[in-house]
Amino acid sequence: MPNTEPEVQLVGKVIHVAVGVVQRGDGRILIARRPDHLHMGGRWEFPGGKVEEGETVQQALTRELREEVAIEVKDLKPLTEIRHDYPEKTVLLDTWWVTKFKGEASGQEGQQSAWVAVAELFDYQFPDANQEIIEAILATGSHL
Ligand SMILES: Nc1nc2c([nH]c(=O)n2[C@@H]2O[C@H](COP(=O)(O)OP(=O)(O)OP(=O)(O)O)[C@@H](O)[C@H]2O)c(=O)[nH]1
Ligand SMILES: [Mg+2]
Repeated sequence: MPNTEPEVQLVGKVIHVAVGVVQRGDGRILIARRPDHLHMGGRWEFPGGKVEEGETVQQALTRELREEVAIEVKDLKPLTEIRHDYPEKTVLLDTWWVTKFKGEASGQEGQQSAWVAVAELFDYQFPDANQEIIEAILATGSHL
């Protein structure tokens, strides 16, 4: 399916994205499947989204996780920042451990979600930029 996401971006502009690595007490991490019509549609991701004007990255992450998977972020800590050039855009994935949260995660936009063990992350297809996030998760092991 063609990418129908409206994108009007200046060459060289970096899109600041807040990304959450939500980890439960048993060590499993929350992933969600991107809707088909979006950039990287069909691939799995860590929930999150673009930081809007006037928001901090923490505020953006809290808002996105509420909107996308209905969890309430209670505590965060930085994990890594990945800058990645896709042919069509450049993203800065500002990635945080979500160390405390409330609620039962469920895809609010009809998207599938799953709690997966760290070793199982390799079984899922993510956008190319996520390889480095997964390496950072492995290097840190866990926030727990
Ligand atoms: N949320 C999220 N975005 C990612 C990941 N990896 C990655 O390359 N991206 C890219 O980051 C960009 C912005 O993320 P997004 O599409 O979730 O933004 P958003 O929720 O604000 O969506 P919207 O523009 O439909 O409102 C997309 O181009 C997406 O492909 C990831 O693990 N999680
Ligand atoms: Mg999103």
